[in-house]
Amino acid sequence: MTDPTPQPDQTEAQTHSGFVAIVGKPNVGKSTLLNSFLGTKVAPTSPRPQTTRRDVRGIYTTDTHQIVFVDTPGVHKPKDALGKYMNHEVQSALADVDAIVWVVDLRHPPTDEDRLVANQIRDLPKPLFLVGNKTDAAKYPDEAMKLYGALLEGRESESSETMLSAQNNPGAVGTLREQILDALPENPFFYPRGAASDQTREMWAAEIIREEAMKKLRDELPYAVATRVNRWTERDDGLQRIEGEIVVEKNAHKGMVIGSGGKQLREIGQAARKQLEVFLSKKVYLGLEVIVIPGWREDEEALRELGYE
Ligand SMILES: Nc1nc2c(ncn2[C@@H]2O[C@H](COP(=O)(O)OP(=O)(O)OP(=O)(O)O)[C@@H](O)[C@H]2O)c(=O)[nH]1
Repeated sequence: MTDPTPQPDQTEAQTHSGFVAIVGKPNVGKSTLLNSFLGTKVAPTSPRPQTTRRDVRGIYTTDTHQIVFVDTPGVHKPKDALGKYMNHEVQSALADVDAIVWVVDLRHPPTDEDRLVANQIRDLPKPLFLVGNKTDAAKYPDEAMKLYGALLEGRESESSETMLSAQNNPGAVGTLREQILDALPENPFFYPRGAASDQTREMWAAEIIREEAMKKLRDELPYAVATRVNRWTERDDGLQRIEGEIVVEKNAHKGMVIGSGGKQLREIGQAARKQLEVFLSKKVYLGLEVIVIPGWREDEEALRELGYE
């Protein structure tokens, strides 16, 4: 016969924990939503499409639940080695997760890219949260939401729909986060309670530098820019000395990034430094260099070297 008295370890609250992928075509607001879920800046956001090339994880922990967010790159048709890498990342992210958040942009009806995403996730037997984003800027959000919902027709597993603005709807984002917490399986926590992200600080800083570079460069360079941080030291007085590189494909691009008299590079550096200082709450010295790696997007070895392994 078993002893009916609960053992000390049986009285402890059971924890729920799991991996959640945030998927969707480029520029729909995945990074913005992730940041809003976490209430902190972990993933880079920028008005340029395809700024998220790396899996960025953000971790949200309550007393009993932990969500490990996997922020996947935009699903799109591969054009080159980097494109293939991105789609591969999406596939492997989906195979391992416990739930999926599919973000769509309600300002527009679905495109082929949205159909591509829907096809990849429709039959996956795990909870799916369809999030219609940018309600603040959408003219016909309800109609758009219906069209997106229809792309999941025939799906047999659980799914739910939410319409919100990732940018300025903390209440709705919080409610959605609760629903995701409820969908997590019983598991021990994957990360310590205090952990916010498993990016290294160098990767995080490099993404901030890239975000600022993309903002400044606008239409001049579509996405042939990578960044990395090679050195990070802390002086006794607390100053963070960070040395980074902006990697471009061609000599001609180098000049464009640097700008006349170095003006553009200075501006990129200043904007990135300000962001870093705000998030670190420390003084930052940021040294930036522009280097050329010809055709790095097509070069598997260069991609690995730049951290896209
Ligand atoms: N109006 C409006 N704009 C938003 C909202 N959420 C995100 N955006 C904007 O949409 C753009 C893209 O947002 P991101 O969060 O970088 O999008 P993403 O899906 O992560 O983009 P990729 O990294 O390219 O895949 C940015 O300019 C955001 O400011 C929203 O709720 N309303």
